[in-house]
Amino acid sequence: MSKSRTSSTSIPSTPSSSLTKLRNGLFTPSHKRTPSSASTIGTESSLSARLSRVNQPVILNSSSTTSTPAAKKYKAPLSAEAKKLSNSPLKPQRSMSSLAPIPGTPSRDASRSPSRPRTPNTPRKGSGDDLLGPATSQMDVSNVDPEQVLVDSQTVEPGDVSAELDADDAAWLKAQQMEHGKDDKVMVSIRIRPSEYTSAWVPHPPTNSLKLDSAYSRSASLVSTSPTASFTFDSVLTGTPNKPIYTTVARSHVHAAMEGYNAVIFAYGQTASGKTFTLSGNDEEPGIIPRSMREVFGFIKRTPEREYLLRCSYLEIYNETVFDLLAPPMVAKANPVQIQGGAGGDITLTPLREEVVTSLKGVKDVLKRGEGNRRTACTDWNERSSRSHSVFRLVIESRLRSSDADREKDEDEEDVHSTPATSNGRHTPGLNGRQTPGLGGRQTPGLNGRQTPGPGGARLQARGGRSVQTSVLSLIDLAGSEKATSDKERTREGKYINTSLLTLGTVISTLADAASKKSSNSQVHVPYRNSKLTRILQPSLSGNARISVVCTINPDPNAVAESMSTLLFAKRIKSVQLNAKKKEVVDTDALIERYRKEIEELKARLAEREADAPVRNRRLSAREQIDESKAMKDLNSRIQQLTKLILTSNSVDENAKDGESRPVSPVKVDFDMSPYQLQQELLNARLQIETQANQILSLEASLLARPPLPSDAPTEEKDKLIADQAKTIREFEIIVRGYEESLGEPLRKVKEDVEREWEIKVQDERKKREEKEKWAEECVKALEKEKKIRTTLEDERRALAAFVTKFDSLGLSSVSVTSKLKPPMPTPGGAQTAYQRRQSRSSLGGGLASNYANSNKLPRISDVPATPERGGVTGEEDEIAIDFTGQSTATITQSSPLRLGGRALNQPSLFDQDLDEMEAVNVSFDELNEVENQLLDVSVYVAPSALRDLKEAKDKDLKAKARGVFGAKENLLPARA
Ligand SMILES: Nc1ncnc2c1ncn2[C@@H]1O[C@H](COP(=O)(O)OP(=O)(O)OP(=O)(O)O)[C@@H](O)[C@H]1O
Repeated sequence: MSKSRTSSTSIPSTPSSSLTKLRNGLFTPSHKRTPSSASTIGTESSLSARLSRVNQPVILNSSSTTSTPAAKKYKAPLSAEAKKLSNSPLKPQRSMSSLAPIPGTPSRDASRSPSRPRTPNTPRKGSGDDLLGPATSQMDVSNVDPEQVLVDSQTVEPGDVSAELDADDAAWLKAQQMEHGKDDKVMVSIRIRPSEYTSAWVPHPPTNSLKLDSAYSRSASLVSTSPTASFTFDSVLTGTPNKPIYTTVARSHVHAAMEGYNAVIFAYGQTASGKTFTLSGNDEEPGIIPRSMREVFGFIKRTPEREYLLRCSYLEIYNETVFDLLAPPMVAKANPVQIQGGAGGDITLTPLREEVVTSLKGVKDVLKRGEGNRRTACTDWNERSSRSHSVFRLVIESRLRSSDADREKDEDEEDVHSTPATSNGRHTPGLNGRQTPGLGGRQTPGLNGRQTPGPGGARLQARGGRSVQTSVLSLIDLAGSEKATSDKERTREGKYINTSLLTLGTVISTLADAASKKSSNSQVHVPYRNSKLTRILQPSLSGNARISVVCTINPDPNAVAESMSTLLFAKRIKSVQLNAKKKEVVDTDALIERYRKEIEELKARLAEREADAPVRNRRLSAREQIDESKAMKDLNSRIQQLTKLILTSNSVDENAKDGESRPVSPVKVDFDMSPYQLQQELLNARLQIETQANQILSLEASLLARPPLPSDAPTEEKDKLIADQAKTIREFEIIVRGYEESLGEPLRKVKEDVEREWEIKVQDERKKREEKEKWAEECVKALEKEKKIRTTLEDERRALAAFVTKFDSLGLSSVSVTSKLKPPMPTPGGAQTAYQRRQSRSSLGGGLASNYANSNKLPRISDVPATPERGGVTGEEDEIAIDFTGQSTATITQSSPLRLGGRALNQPSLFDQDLDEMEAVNVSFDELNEVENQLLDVSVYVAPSALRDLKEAKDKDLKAKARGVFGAKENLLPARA
């Protein structure tokens, strides 16, 4: 049953002339176009969000016949909200004027082969839906049948093809064609922005080198040890035209992407050095992105033997959060994109919209919408500075075009074997009613709970033995490194930008070091996870992509240091090793079918031989019998091998439920899956084994239930039965071995891997716990120590307080203390009076003062033998010098370090602090006279000889009182630990 293809005549198209008119306006990045819309998410964006809601979604269905549902949908009357919005003054002016519908546009498909009609995609201008603005290009890819949105040489519009393909281009293409994928190094180019001031750099394009003008070497010496050394790269470019930049830097990579290699082109450089100008350009000078897209369609036009499925996504990394630039801004803000996977394999970005594009116009719409949502702001250096890193991705899937006859066969098969339409309206064609897997992508939950396509989105199926090539072209505009600005918000953004660029630098250095040591990337730890930018770039930087980097330089002398560090980055990234490989997926259904046919043939041959065997064997020599048995064995092992291949493919396919696809044959376990997912896999596989084991048991039971032959049955019948049974046994053996080899081994591997992974995790956790316990113990110890010190200090404080109280009660507090704690109170004329009084008293002699004044010897506590039972001040190191030699003042000076009770007090302690501050205690003789007796008695502890001299003369009660004060342990000796 043949199914007629949809006709696109119902979808009005725009002639290429109007497209040309539109082009200029559309390729200028809107985020850099209008200075007044500098805010992060502008009016236009929120408008497109509303509009996109109005126009959600464009449904495309493979079951469409003459007029597609999509086409019908385009013609459907506008909803009230849409009408309101289309009349709204908020509507972007551009859409109203330049995108005005052109009535009566003839269908371009009239000239096209009826077998390959224009596939429905984005609504054409003039359809009435133009009024809905840029959001109309949005496509819900989960509802798209990939077969309906393929692009090939016939569907490419003439206006979409690069008009620049002249003789030189053709020669260039020929020269390049041999090189794709061969280059294992990053292509690094330098672009020096034109400047109205003197340039600090001297470029030499013929040798692809540049060097710093020696006059500015001082500025660069902070960054480089040899600032005037010459740098050589793949190319050094100057000037404003973007075409030579595209040809030199990007073109070969775009071609590589079209031929199946992943390719990444990114711009790196200081802020305002020209990254966005290089990638996006402007109306007059379109940059790498628009030129690449044009090249893509040009390539398709020149490759009539292949058909392509193109999907775009656009994201930005702003303040270390990934946002989908194609989602309505509010939705994107509420659902930041998560990065999953990455351990050596591909990463998955969810939820991220992928929009199928079938024309250059479709790409432009996507670009415009994404750029409108990008965050830019005015900074001290750039009026419209990108505040985020942006990544535009084009996923290119292609396969050989089938002939019309093949296609009809495919469609017939699809009709016969197709499963009922899935919830999203898609039919997944398969062989024998089986659901065929996609190309390895997993459906991931998307926005609003809908299932949006995972990393793959709508996927091209490998069919009729035709394999599918998949590659991704990533075009990245990094935010520029910058110094702190006066604006708080800009400074915060700048910090995130600088940190991620720093991580990129570290990752590149690590990879470059690994390359120089010839160690593989898996042997070294590369800190990809330290920033979102490096996480997203991980699959490419790990080697599986061709990379081209344009390092942009601002030639101004005041940017020399930044330019130098850009060049050093360029130098490092040049040595990173790459090894890009094509990704091709074969048609598993076709393979399985081939295996099945071969098995049938082999089994028939085997059965024939087995049937003849009893008769024939009797006629054969021993040698021939051995040969015969060897031939049978060979047949059996081939059957076994093929069965194993089918089992493997089936087990992979049958596990794919609800569109979930699995890796294609041979069995490949995705070790990036979480342990939970792995366990689920294990469980599923176990269930499958159990089911199969039950089948084997029931087969065995039916075998046993067979009626045995009577003993007198003819030999031929017995031989036949034996042959049958031998055959059945062999089949069982094949099945069992097949299961064992195809499922047992992978299962064991999965188990081992899960166990290994968990063992490492458990060990890590254990180690962490031990470290934490150790740390906690140390904390407890430190706390106890602190507690002891506190107690000691508290005791000291109490002792001191008691001492002071008693000191006061003895009337000793009248001693004037000159210290920071107790500053002397000046009395008018007091100094002179005191001096005279002291003079007259000292002349009387007497007391300890005069003794020591005469002997000029200081009584030292250290002279006193230690008398701990009296609780005195003890210890060899005790050094309190009491200077009684002063004429007017007796000074008790503390010579350091002061020790009380043998305890060093030069460590911080309250007691110590107090005493430290008491640098000198001046005791006037006036007061000394009043307490002379006490002091002299005190001196018993200070100078025994003095005590001997004076003890007879002193009042015993007073002496006892003084001893009570100074002899009490708590007064002089703080409690010792
Ligand atoms: N090669 C060039 N020829 C002419 N003008 C240029 C060139 N390169 C950059 N410019 C101009 O310099 C200004 C800053 O360039 P651009 O915005 O591309 O810098 P950037 O590196 O992207 O900055 P940021 O990182 O802050 O976004 C723009 O006005 C741009 O038009």
